[in-house]
Amino acid sequence: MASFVIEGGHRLQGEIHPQGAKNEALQILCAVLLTPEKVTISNIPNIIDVNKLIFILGELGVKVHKIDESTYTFQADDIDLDYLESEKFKKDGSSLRGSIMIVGPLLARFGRGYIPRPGGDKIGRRRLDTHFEGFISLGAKFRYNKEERFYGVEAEQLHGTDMLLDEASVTGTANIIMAAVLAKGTTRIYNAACEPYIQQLSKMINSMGGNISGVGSNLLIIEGVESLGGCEHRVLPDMIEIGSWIGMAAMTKSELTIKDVSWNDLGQIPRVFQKLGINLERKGDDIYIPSQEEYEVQNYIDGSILTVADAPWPGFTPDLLSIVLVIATQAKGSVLIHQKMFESRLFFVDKLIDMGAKVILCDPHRATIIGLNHQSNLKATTMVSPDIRAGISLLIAALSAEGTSTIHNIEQIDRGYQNIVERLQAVGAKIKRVD
Ligand SMILES: CC(=O)N[C@H]1[C@@H](OP(=O)(O)OP(=O)(O)OC[C@H]2O[C@@H](n3ccc(=O)[nH]c3=O)[C@H](O)[C@@H]2O)O[C@H](CO)[C@@H](O)[C@@H]1O
Ligand SMILES: C=C(OP(=O)(O)O)C(=O)O
Repeated sequence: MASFVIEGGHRLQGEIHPQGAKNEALQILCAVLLTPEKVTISNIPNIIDVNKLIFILGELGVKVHKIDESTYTFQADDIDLDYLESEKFKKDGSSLRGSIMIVGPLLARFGRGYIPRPGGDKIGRRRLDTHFEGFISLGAKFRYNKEERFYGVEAEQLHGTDMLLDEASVTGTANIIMAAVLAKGTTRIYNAACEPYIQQLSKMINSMGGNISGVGSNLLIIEGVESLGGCEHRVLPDMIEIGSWIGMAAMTKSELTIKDVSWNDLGQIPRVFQKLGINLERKGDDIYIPSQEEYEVQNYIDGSILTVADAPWPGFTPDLLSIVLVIATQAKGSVLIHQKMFESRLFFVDKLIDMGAKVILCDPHRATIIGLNHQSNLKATTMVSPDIRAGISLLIAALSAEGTSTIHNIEQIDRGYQNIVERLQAVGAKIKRVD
């Protein structure tokens, strides 16, 4: 288990280039299974989860070629479906969340898709009902092996239909889209997730010859097509990483420019940080954050305390709440963080409390933060990264703290942040990796 050793209390300065988006890349990579033709994808982040999925595609028989650091071609013209029933796949497939999205395209193109219970962050219940209810509506037969926790869907031919999703699940919507594009007839998905990564997937499929309309809304209309062809696709910058860099700048009083952020795809993200009092300026497609000695939380118009809560897009993403929480510990003022989607994502606040933060964990979903306004610094400590976003939040806390902190289990951070040590060092952070 590797660790980070961080000497806190240093200001950072410079430019950061965000990596390609983890959660978009996971969808897009699964979509290469929809066609026997060549698909070229650029801006793929070099992170553990994405590399695991590329590995699984390779095991499935997809021809994978790396063109440069972040560009690959994929060709799924000779798929080995036996791999899906192997013991090896049970292990490989269960090691990340994104692998669940191979099921939709495999079902659509080859009539069957299997998956072990997928991994990903242990942040509360993460059910898959939406995915399988969608496949069943399209005419698939579903089976579940409880002992092995192995899911399967089969259908000779999928048929388009109208469906109302029980929740706007992100990976669920992506999976159902990828099944419906090769179904016979029209599918209408109501209560679809509509975040930019789903929009990107839809645009990619349309460029492969698919016919998806309503892109960006929660009603997607998909006219099934016989087959899809190759395409070229570029992954958006990672909005969660961008939010993480904003948080890091504020907590360490640093001046940072985050380059080429694709501002129009950031939704509520800049506004939420601005409500915390963080100055950020849009400069072209960059975000400029000046060094700030303090940031003051804006209360609501009636004077009541700011609440930052997650909601399906266009609401605020749950993946940035841990980061908002850690920034709030040094704000001027108080904030209520309400994590509605996941019930085990806030427990890491114990560590922040150990470090001197004033936080009341009201229940598993809500925490009240009374900002210290930099009047007292967090104290360095030793901690274990419980999940990817809590991990980066603890890293931000350590960068701002007095003294030297150690974070163990950093594989959790490596799951989603590319070359984090080198990129932090380049802007002046004192951090090293120890194996
Ligand atoms: C690989 C990937 O892309 N992972 C992301 C994806 O996970 P994933 O697709 O697994 O998450 P879902 O969108 O299915 O749901 C996340 C959680 O929110 C709950 N829920 C969802 C929709 C809704 O309307 N109401 C509701 O309460 C679900 O019950 C679940 O507990 O989306 C999550 C929600 O943005 C993100 O945290 C994950 O980083
Ligand atoms: C929860 C996350 O990822 P995953 O769904 O892959 O566990 C995340 O990216 O914050």
